Amino acid sequence: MSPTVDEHAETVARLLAPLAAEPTVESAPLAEARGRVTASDVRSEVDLPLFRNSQMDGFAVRAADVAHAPVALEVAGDIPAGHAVAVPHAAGTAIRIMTGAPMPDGADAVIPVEDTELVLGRDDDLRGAVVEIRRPRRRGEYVRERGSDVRRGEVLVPDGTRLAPRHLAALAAAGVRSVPVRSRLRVGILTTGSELVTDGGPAAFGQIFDANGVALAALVEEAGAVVSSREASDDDPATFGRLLDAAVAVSDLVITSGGISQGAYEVVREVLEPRGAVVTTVAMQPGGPQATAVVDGVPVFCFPGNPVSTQVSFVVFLRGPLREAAGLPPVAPSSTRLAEPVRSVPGKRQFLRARSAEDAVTPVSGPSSHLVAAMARADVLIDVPAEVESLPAGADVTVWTL
Ligand SMILES: Nc1nc2c(c(=O)[nH]1)N[C@H]1C(S)=C(S)[C@@H](COP(=O)(O)OP(=O)(O)OC[C@H]3O[C@@H](n4cnc5c(N)ncnc54)[C@H](O)[C@@H]3O)O[C@H]1N2
Ligand code: MOO
Repeated sequence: MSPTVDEHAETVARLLAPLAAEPTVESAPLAEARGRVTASDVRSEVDLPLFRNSQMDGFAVRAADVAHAPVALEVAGDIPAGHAVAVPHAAGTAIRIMTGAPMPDGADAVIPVEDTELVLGRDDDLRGAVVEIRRPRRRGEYVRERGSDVRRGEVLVPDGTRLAPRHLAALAAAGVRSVPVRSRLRVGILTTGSELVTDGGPAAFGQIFDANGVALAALVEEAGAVVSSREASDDDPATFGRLLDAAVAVSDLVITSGGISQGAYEVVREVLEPRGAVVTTVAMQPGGPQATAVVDGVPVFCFPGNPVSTQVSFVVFLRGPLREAAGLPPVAPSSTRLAEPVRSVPGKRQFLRARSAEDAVTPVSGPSSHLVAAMARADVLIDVPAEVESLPAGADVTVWTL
């Protein structure tokens, strides 16, 4: 009996269970932290802004002094950004100030330079200068108060956050140099097939370019794990065995593609079956041929070689457990409607590649699992239950986001 998708998913989860123990924590320098998942709340050790500063290039004043603008004020100083000395502000004067420069003590508003004119003195020589303020401003206008963005002790980035550029900006602004992140599972990737071009050259007749290596690496990283090794093997069992052992030595789990169905030269099957692999055909399309093994204590997941089958296998069987191990939220299936009728193979759960719009999905590919370019147009998989042979337009369906 072919296992169902759910049964095979249980097998995969069981093999991964020992890896899902208490996550270990490491410290990642900010420059290497994008995409990592925080292992605790990161609190700010400073107020942001760090000090009270100007939001505009202009003149720092007291709002009360300019309430009846236009009014002429003596220019009593000049504060460029980066000015290191606190400047006092005297009532009835203006101090030229640049965006980001510390506000002088006593001033409570900034008049943008556009609303002013120097009536005495020059921009490059403010000695004895007088500025005319052309419009009033309320207290606090164009002043950025210390701590108005985040206060010391507040959470900058919560536990379990996948660090995106915006989080890194906040951390850097607060002077954080490294963050506690969860350690990632190390995943070895080993594609197989004597037809694969491995030397970077063009594809001679009968050869193909390796789509699965790069796809699996990207899928692994997107799921919060790290690629520990990536190799392509030909169909020689000795080569595959050597590359597999090397991958196992540096990985928490290994994924292979190809070489597991019924033909001759099924290298993965040939090498792994004697080492206890379970080779099976899951009742699904694409992705039917599957195998699992444990080599030197390391789980090995063998996906079929067709590039659509490899990708679908990852999404259906490994994405969820890997995201969970990484501390990432699950990608939950959602419900929508079919824009057009579909047919499906009886007895197999089918995953059709489709494009989603606001309230419906449209298949963008035939069912064959070599249609790698067509899959690039899809953003979801329509999950058609095994017992269903056809569905009319408008039918409710479950979709998995790619
Ligand atoms: N007699 C049978 N033949 C096949 C069966 C079957 O049940 N009986 N199953 C078919 C199904 S379904 C699939 S899926 C494939 C799975 O085969 P393998 O896992 O052994 O994969 P390969 O034969 O090595 O390759 C299949 C296909 O994919 C291409 N390929 C392989 N690796 C890559 C790669 N890294 N990048 C791009 N493309 C790749 C390969 O050239 C083949 O065209 O078996 C069916 N056959
Ligand atoms: O399982 Mo294969 O993936 O049907 O083409």
